[in-house]
Amino acid sequence: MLVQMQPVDGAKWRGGERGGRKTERETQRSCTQRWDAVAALRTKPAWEDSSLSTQMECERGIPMTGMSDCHHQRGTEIEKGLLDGVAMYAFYSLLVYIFYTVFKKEEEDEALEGACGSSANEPRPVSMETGRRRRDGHTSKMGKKACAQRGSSSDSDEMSLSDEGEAEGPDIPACTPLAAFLSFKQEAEKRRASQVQVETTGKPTESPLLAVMSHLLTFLEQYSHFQQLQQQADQYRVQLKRHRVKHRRQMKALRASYRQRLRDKSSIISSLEEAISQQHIPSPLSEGESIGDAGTQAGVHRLVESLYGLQGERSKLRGELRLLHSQLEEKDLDRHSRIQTFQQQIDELKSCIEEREEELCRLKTATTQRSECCVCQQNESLKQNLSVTQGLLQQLSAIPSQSSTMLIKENENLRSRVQQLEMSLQQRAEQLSHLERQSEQSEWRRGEELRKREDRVRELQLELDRERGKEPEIKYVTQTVEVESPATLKQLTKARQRNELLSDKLANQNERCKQLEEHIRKSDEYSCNLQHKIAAYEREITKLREELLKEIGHLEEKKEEAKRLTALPPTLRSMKTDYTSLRSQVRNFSDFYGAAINDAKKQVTAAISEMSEANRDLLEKYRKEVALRRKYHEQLVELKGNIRVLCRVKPVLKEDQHEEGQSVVVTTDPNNESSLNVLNKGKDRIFELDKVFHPQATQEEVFQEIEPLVTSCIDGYHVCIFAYGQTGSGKTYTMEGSVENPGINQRALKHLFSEIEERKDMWTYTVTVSSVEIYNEVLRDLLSKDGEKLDIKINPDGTGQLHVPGLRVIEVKSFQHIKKILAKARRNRITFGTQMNQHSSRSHALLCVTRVWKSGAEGERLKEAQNINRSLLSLGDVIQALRARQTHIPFRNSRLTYLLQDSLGKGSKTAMVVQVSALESNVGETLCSLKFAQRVCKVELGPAARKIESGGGQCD
Ligand SMILES: Nc1ncnc2c1ncn2[C@@H]1O[C@H](COP(=O)(O)OP(=O)(O)OP(=O)(O)O)[C@@H](O)[C@H]1O
Repeated sequence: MLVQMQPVDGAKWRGGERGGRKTERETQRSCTQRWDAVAALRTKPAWEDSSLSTQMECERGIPMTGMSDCHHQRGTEIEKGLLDGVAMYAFYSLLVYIFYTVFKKEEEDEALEGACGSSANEPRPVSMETGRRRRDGHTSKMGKKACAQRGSSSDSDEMSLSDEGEAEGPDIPACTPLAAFLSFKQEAEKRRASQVQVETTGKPTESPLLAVMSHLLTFLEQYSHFQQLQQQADQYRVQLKRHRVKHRRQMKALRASYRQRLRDKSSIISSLEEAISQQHIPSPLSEGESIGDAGTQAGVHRLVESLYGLQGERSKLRGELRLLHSQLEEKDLDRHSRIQTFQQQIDELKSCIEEREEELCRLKTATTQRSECCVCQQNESLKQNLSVTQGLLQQLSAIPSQSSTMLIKENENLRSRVQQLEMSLQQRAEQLSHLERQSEQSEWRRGEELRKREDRVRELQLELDRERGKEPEIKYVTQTVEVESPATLKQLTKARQRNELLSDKLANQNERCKQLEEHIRKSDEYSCNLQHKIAAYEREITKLREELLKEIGHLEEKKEEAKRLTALPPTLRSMKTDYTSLRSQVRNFSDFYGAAINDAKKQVTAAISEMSEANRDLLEKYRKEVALRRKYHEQLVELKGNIRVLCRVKPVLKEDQHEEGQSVVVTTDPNNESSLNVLNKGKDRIFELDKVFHPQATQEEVFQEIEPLVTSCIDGYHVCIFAYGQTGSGKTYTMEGSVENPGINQRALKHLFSEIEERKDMWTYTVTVSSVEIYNEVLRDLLSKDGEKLDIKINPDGTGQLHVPGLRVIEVKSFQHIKKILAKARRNRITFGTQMNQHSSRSHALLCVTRVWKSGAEGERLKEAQNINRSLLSLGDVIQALRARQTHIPFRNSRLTYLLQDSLGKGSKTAMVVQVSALESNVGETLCSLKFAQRVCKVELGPAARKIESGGGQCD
């Protein structure tokens, strides 16, 4: 079995110069962004259970008659081996798998997008040429999609397969972040358009989230407004408290000062009354003196003597009396003027008091009228507000679709009315404070006037006291003159008369004083009355203030009630706010959404640019990593050898034990996984290979050895895997396996597609499959319906490439697709039964040749065996030429080697699985196979030479 993986490019299938191909391929690979993989397959005709997709037809050769002359002439070691195994090769067959990978620049693909036309999936002549044509026809995903739409008939094979239920439809494009963003954008634009439509039609569709948000916003707004109102009410209450406390203090101070003044006035009045009573009491001193004068008339002489003295004294007294008179007159005048002045002052005070009373009355009436008027006005305004609010609420409940502007205006009107109410309350508070100040000023003025009046009363009292202290001297002089002489008596009489006059005047004055005192008392009484009135006014003011405060409280309650009324009913209120907020949201949503979309666009653009930058960095790193990995992998493969020879020993099965010679002669060393021992004619022969699988080795263990080569295929290397061995030795089992336990091919293809899936973000792979059969040196296309014959030719384009005109190449999308395509190839396969293996293919019929040799086969089957054997001989020639580093490699000696020349050239990576039987009856074939394998180990395909040396003398 051979699996070949190579890029289908200009260098593919080129039979001449091969040294430059790798350079060209690497150049293409370094600049490629897309990979196409083409699997050109030859199917082995034993796929009863096969899910295999890329199995190549195998060839069996019987070298005993078909060996070419050149092989004899060269006499090389391999020829000897082949000659030694002439009979052995009659039992051998070969399974060939070929995989190709194609490197292609995406830019070129895009540039050539228009050229894809109908050639994208048309049957192509041959894999190599098709690879070139496909390179011309490779497109990006979009381009391919467009091409597929343009040329639906181009994929005739796949369509035919689809008709047969074997092909699959195109894959759905992967969802990328950009696609997600675009879809999101489209969806957002649709929503926006629908919202705009909704806004224009005026039928908003309420989103639950929006409703909840609007409720929350409304609630927060109401709560903040409520808090502001509460703060304002608290401030009002604090101000009112301060005003009340201040007013109480002032009232207390005024009352205390009034009481003190009353006490002062009463004390003054009592002192005045005492002074007046003292004036009414007759002087005891003057009465005693008159009694003393009458008793002493006998001593007239002494009196006459003293009369002169008295006369002198009288003149003096006259003078003094004149002075006194003048003084009295002056005092009278002065008193009179003072009395007049005092009277005027009293009149003025009265007029002032009357004015104050009038002012108080006016203020009282004004205050009463204002408060009543304000209260009435505010009541009226509140009633109007209430009625308006109720009307609005009714309108709202009745007309929910009223325009938002009207509702907003009404809401603003309500707020302005509430503010007006607050303003009116503030004005009333200011008026109250102004009235309080006016009352305080009037009280202060009245107190000042009372204080002046009291001062005046005290001054008058002092004057009266002084005048009273001077009167006794005047009386004493008058009596003395009356006793001395008639003239004197006359004078005394006159003086007495005068004295009487003066007394009368004094009495008059006293009377006048009494009157004044009466006036003062009356004025005091009046002032008391005034004070009482003031107190009554104050009480009335207090009462009015209390009423005012009550009214204010009542107004506040009404205000609160109005607020509650504006907030009631809550459902209508909430509906109104919801409606308003929704309208505003709907109105602002387009702008908001547009802004948000713009922001999102910017963010997405920035994120995309960042991601693009990061992706570029990651891509660069990934490329470096891939290059490094490829380099290391290449080094690893080269270290292991570009040709790895694996040997698998078939376990002894029950069906193998029915004949003689079933003893086991092939054993493996559990301590050395590269050693194999064969017991032949009593002699042990040890073979050293790269890897020896013991009979119990699992399919997975075998694949693990092959897996690095599959990875190399993904990385663009030519990889050739083939199974070689005696018929019935397990080649099909190793390469294909069973449904339950698949072999290398299925595992490799799964690994291939998993690697492609992993790298899909970085690379775009296109996998194509072709299937050919080489039967009797004739190429047949197993994917064509009629199995038309094909030929290998040099490409006429001058590139020296090989191509198979007419070979169908079908693009596959998945592993299942490959299975379906190759199922078709399997049906087109030519199969014949064999005697040795009922499940064997036509190639297995070579075993029948062996039987022919044993049973006398002839004719067509003998020719068939000869051709197949010739292919194997050619393969041996090629291997030997490569090993000898010959300049000429005879690839063209057979169709098989001709097709495989790229896979066996320099730089290619090849794995050969040698299948051997452990039974003694097959020891000859086993030895021959192992000898061939050990020779292959020495072949160098590339710069890294195989280092494993075969055991000495093991190869004939
Ligand atoms: N490792 C193994 N474990 C179990 N069964 C095996 C193993 N190898 C081979 N067999 C069985 O041996 C039989 C022959 O194997 P297979 O058909 O793979 O041989 P072959 O080399 O492909 O023969 P041919 O060349 O004639 O096609 C099959 O029934 C297969 O299941």
